Amino acid sequence: MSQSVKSVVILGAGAWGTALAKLAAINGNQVHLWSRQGSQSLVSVLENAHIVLSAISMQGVRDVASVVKSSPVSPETIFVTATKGLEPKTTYTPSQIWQEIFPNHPVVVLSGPNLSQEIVRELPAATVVASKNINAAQSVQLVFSSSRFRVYTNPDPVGVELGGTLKNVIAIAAGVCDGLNLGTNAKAALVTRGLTEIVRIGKNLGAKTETFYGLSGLGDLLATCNSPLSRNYQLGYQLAHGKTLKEILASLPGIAEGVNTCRVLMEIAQQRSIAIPISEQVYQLLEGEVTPQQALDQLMLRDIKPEFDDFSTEQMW
Ligand SMILES: NC(=O)c1ccc[n+]([C@@H]2O[C@H](COP(=O)([O-])OP(=O)(O)OC[C@H]3O[C@@H](n4cnc5c(N)ncnc54)[C@H](O)[C@@H]3O)[C@@H](O)[C@H]2O)c1
Ligand SMILES: O=P(O)(O)OC[C@H](O)CO
Repeated sequence: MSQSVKSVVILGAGAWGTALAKLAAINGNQVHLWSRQGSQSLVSVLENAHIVLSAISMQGVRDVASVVKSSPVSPETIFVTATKGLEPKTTYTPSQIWQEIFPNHPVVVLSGPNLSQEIVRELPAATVVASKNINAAQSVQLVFSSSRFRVYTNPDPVGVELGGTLKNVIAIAAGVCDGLNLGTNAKAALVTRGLTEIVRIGKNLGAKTETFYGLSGLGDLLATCNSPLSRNYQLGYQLAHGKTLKEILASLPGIAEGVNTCRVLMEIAQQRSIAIPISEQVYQLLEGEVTPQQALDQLMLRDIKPEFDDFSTEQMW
């Protein structure tokens, strides 16, 4: 696993940016953690960067990428995105924004079951780095791989990114499920049917089905739907206990991307006529149109149907 020392710039010193900076530093890389609140200018840290990783929350991605564009970066620089969200105006994923702004640079997605609080405690974890440019993905793999962080490559960046992004909506539903004490059977049904919705959307947007059964799909779905460390899960749990969205967001540590993602997801599903009943109930709940109990009733009382739309092997998912 040896390689030359890389200069790695991490944009965003929130929970995830800080954890990733530590992971890159333990391999001896030269790491600069940049935050808009810090004293270092973006121009000064970007000089000679081999890898620029963005751990900015979704709402700031385009602004930060545009500022980076106006700074001198090496033509060899690899951009890595670790944000899990969708842009409201364009419905783009973060990697699509970075690729639009830097069409001649490789863009890599880093995503997986990675609750930052466990990672800073040095507990073992695994993740995926995905890119159409396999050499770029392998360079990023070397920078972050260690005895406590196992990094896999994958050639399906859209699938890896959508798995990490869309599971946040299902994690809100999982928090509601646990908050209402609906039991293990209900939770298993919710997470499994939630994965069906993620696959439907992902396939329609050009992702590979099998990606959603890997670490960045099922893996992240399981981690986020089962952990009180997840802000999205916490948000659902507290909604089930009668708190308002405004109250919860005011006390949550950091961002719960599932709220914004759910709105954008509804737009995509409506435009493309894709059925996402669980996400639709999460949307109505976040909009204050239904209570958690009403959302549950609406899901249970939907028209009965076969488990799969078409039972041929090709279309089973
Ligand atoms: N925390 C985790 O466990 C975790 C794990 C994997 C992925 N993620 C994803 O990583 C992203 C960041 O998560 P986080 O937990 O670090 O959130 P956070 O709220 O702790 O940090 C977000 C960071 O983005 C910065 N930011 C936001 N808007 C900005 C702007 N306009 N200009 C400059 N900086 C801006 C903030 O200053 C902050 O440093 C999210 O998309 C999240 O889904 C988080
Ligand atoms: O705290 P959350 O809900 O943003 O989840 C963090 C990560 O996405 C888990 O992989």
